[in-house]
Amino acid sequence: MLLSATTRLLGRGKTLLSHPVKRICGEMSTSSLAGKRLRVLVDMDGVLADFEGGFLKKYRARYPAEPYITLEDRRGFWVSSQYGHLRSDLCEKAISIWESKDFFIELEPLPGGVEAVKEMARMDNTDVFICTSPIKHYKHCPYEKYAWVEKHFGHDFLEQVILTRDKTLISGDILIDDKPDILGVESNPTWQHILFTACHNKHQSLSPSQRRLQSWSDDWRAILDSKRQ
Ligand SMILES: Cc1cn([C@H]2C[C@H](O)[C@@H](COP(=O)(O)O)O2)c(=O)[nH]c1=O
Ligand SMILES: [Mg+2]
Repeated sequence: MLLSATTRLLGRGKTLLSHPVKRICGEMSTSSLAGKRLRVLVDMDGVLADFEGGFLKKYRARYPAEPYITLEDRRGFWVSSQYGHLRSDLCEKAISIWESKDFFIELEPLPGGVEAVKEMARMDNTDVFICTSPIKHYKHCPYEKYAWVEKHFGHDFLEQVILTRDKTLISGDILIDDKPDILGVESNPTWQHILFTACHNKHQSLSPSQRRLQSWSDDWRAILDSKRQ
């Protein structure tokens, strides 16, 4: 009686365990029973994808006669501001580069980043999300950010993508990010900021709550372990 009612509800050939909805519910309850899991948020531009290198290459190709700033001379997070200080019209020229089609999808992965995140995702009691801010000129960027993740991590990893302009709203234990000041409406985010070293922040001192990850060759496993209870 119970079996035939279940068959009517789920459809022929499906059992409670094989039904997709039930399987999803099962997975969720298993993870919530498993105890404290570490949630790692990993930024994309400047941490997994070489935004600075990709920008400079395309800027010099499009504006060969214009002055440019070497990666050695980069200071401050905003490329557009530093170019604007160099000459006011260069701010818009810089912006035109990352607003162009194919800018984000063609960014090269930074050494070791994709492998590190894949390894993290396989670790016990660890949830990894790629947490990235799209530009407001949305014609290409959000699509290409998803496409980049699919290209380098595979289709299934799209479940782990968070696009947000305000990372303070996202809860996690750590956020690995190259932007020195991550501000938003939440003044007390749950995550500890691990500052990923980039050409623009390497001279900057850390705030008391921050730690640095110099590159993906640095000991990111030790940072994760230190946050586990
Ligand atoms: C340097 C720089 C960056 N942006 C944009 C490009 C990216 O979409 C975000 C940075 O995202 P992240 O998640 O913080 O890595 O900002 C920009 O608009 N202007 C700039 O100068
Ligand atoms: Mg970044």
